[in-house]
Amino acid sequence: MADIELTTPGWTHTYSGKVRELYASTVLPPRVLMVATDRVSAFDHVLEPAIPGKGELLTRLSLWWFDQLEGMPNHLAPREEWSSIPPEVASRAMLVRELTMYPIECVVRGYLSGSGWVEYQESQSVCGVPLPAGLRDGDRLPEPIYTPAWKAPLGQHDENISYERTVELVGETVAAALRDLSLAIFGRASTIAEARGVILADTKFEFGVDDDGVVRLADEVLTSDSSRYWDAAAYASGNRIASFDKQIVRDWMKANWDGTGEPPALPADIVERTAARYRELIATLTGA
Ligand SMILES: N#Cc1c(N)ncnc1-c1cnn(Cc2cccc(F)c2)c1
Repeated sequence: MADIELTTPGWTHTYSGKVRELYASTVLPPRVLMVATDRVSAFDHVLEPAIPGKGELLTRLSLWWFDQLEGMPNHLAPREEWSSIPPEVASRAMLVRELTMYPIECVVRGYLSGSGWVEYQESQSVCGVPLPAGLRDGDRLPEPIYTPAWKAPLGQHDENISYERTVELVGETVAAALRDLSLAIFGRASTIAEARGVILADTKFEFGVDDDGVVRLADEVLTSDSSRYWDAAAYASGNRIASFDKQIVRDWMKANWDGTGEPPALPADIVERTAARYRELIATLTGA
């Protein structure tokens, strides 16, 4: 796509995700530019129209969380290099170290919802993790659970896998590290979010390893695209649908699309309500 290339020289487009673009530096040491767009996806489709400001808002949220998670090695390039980020995307881009990425989506769930609720009703378990009987949709789990998925190649679906399968994929030491780091980060992030009146219901992390063998937290982190966030006050009063993530879009799609053919365009009020929820989440969490 011609408009994908950056006008600033020194960057080669390498990968298009549903809502993000990846570029490789042709001049800096191994660096990767992750650019978030305003595109929104749901049910495996990129929807129209875009959500104004989404890319910038989610980039700001990722960067804030990376700062909150001090002590956890991450893939951000040293800030002194960030002046090399092309001005045309600077507000919605992260300059990162090039890592060898692990093919694992490290999903952590603190609450029962979404596909987890569907699976629980059928098997009283989620991704093979047994849970107590009697849980209801939206209930907090007795403790957060790690439910990894295999990162499928472009265009294929990620596949829920057992912890034992992750051991086969990346070895026992790394598999244990990914699990333990994911649960530890989730615990810290949940505490930080709840202190600001926000429930972190679930999220997914990605990790990679650098040339020195350091395992680093990568990709975007704890954004509305990679996480479910709920309003804690609304949840406490029994309103279990006051979400800060893409639930507004998901609910509208479920009510207005049968899942066949191309999805309908989102109405202006859904676009604006979604943009407002993103802005509200970032303001609530970061204070900015
Ligand atoms: N994070 C990270 C990362 C890194 N630090 N080094 C090398 N590769 C990656 C990397 C590879 N795929 N993705 C996901 C992805 C896909 C599409 C667009 C995106 F912005 C992001 C990330």
